[in-house]
Amino acid sequence: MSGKLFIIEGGDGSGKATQTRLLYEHLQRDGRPVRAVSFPDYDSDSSALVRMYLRGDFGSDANAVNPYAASAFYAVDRYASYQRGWKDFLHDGGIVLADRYTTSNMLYQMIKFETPAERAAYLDWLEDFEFNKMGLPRPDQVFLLDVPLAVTEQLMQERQGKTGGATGDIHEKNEDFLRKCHAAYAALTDRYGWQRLACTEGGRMRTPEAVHAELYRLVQRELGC
Ligand SMILES: Nc1ncnc2c1ncn2[C@@H]1O[C@H](COP(=O)(O)OP(=O)(O)OP(=O)(O)O)[C@@H](O)[C@H]1O
Ligand SMILES: Cc1cn([C@H]2C[C@H](O)[C@@H](COP(=O)(O)O)O2)c(=O)[nH]c1=O
Repeated sequence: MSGKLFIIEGGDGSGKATQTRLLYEHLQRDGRPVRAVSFPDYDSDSSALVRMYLRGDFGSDANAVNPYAASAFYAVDRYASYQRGWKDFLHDGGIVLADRYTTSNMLYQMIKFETPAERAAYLDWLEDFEFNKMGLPRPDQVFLLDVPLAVTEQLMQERQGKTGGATGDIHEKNEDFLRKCHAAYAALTDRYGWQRLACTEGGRMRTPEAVHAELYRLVQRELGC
C-alpha cells in the first residue's frame, strides 16, 4: 500500500519548517507512521551543487543561471534523499512531509522565464524530468503557506536587521525574484490544485498554532478522516 506525500511550500520565512514540525508532531501523537524531510538537503553531499549555486559560484544573478541546470541540481539532491531515506517508508504506507520539493523548482526556476508559453514548456519538462525520468513520487497534496509580498518583505527586513544586514543566498538577495515568485502563486495553484493557506490576518502573521490547526484539518481530509 502506498502512503502519502504532503508538501509544505511557501516563500522565505513563511513558516514552512515550523508548520512541518507541528504537523509531524501532531501526526505522531495520533499514532500515524510519519517522517519529515526538507529540501535542499543541506546536510547531505548530494546538495553540493545546490550550495554552489545558492552562494553564487555559477553567477551572482540567479536569473542568469540556466534554470534547467539549476533544476537538475535540486532534483538530484531529492533523488538521493528519496532513494536512501524514505522510498521504502512511503511505499509501505508511511506519511512523508516535505518542507519544499519539486514545487520549489516550479516556483523559483519557472520565474526565470518571462512568457506564459515558456513557463508552461518549462513545467512540462520539469514534471517529466523529476517524476517520469527520475522516478520521484508526485505529491499527494501541496499546501502553500500564503504570506502577502508586503509582509514577506517586512519579515526579510527584520531578519536582515537581526543578522546585522548580512545578505542571504542569490535568491534572497534578489528582490525581483521575491516579487515574481509571489506573482506566480496563482498560476501554479490553478495548474496543480495546490491548497493555499492564508498565514496572515489584517496584514499580520497569524499564530503558528492557528495556521497549524487549519493545516491539520486539511491533512485529515486528505487522509480521509
Ligand atoms: N506564524 C508565524 N508567526 C510568526 N512567526 C513565525 C510564524 N511561523 C514561523 N515563525 C517564525 O519565523 C521564523 C521563520 O520560520 P520558519 O523557519 O518556520 O520559516 P521557513 O519558511 O522554513 O523559513 P526559510 O524559508 O527561511 O527556511 C522563525 O523564527 C519562526 O519561529
Ligand atoms: C528545494 C528547492 C529550492 N529552491 C530554492 C528556494 C530557495 O530560494 C532556496 C532554498 O533556500 P531555503 O531558504 O533553504 O529554503 O532554493 C529551488 O529553486 N528549487 C528547489 O527544488
